[in-house]
Amino acid sequence: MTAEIINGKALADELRNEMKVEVEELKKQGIYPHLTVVLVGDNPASKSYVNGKEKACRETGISSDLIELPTSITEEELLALIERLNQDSAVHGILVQLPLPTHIREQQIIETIHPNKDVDGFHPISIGRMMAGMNTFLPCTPFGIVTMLQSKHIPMEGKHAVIIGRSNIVGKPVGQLLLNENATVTYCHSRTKDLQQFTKQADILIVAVGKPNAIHANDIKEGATVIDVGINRLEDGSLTGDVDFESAKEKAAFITPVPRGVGPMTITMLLKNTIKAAEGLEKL
Ligand SMILES: Nc1nc2c(c(=O)[nH]1)N[C@@H](CN(C=O)c1ccc(C(=O)N[C@@H](CCC(=O)O)C(=O)O)cc1)CN2
Repeated sequence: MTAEIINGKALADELRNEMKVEVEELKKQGIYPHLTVVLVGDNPASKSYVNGKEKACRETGISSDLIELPTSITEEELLALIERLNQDSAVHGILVQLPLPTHIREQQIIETIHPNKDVDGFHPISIGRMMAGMNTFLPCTPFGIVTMLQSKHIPMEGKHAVIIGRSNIVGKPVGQLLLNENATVTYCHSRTKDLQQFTKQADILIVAVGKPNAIHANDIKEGATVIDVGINRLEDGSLTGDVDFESAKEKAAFITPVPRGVGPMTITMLLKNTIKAAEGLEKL
């Protein structure tokens, strides 16, 4: 079997074109969606992601501004900035690019963003609403993954989804979203014993470990759907995922590539959340 490749870039382009129309409609009603992105420090990967977010906003008709701050900024100063953005009615969405320098507590920052402007879906209120299956801002990468599965009509109900990785921004929430879709969910992580016994049972395997070639064809079940969330930069500058794509694609039914897989969907779902934020709380 050779897998069908789920092209995240193509799906992202399609969804962004649809969103362009939604934004035009909002503007006719006098609503101008606006995202403020906050970048602390000079991490090159973060800079590149933030540039990607600004470009995507521009192309969709969403206005955005980028507040760049030096690594030396204090937590107190960053909190004060967020409080100010919370009060600014022209700002619909606030996004603080992660990771932050170690002297700033990420959780403090996340919890200070008003839940109505939490377009990253990281605030505990957004997470609680997601867990309860309520309408809320969903974290962008997990939201993008479920949207990719839906776009290919891949059934989730009753399927065994195995998640490798338990980060707050990908592993934990993607498991919750799959549970909300009635999948049976197993979480695996660095302390899991005999990982392969779990991965081989997966109808849907989500790999978010941050290690190139962590999963090979012999770790997956014939006909599985394999979603690779890894973004690993190799010495030659190229990007690779966590899955050995060449071998895995011969065994899976569906597989996502890296690049042009989950990554572009992350930014697309941010646009969706920003539009939702601009539409207002009454829709939540
Ligand atoms: N506040 C947040 N910080 C971070 C998030 C997040 O959702 N919110 N996620 C990641 C990084 N990220 C977005 O911020 C992100 C990662 C990757 C991509 C992407 O499009 N990747 C491309 C390749 C890009 C390249 O060539 O480098 C792909 O996979 O095709 C977009 C966004 C951590 N921080």
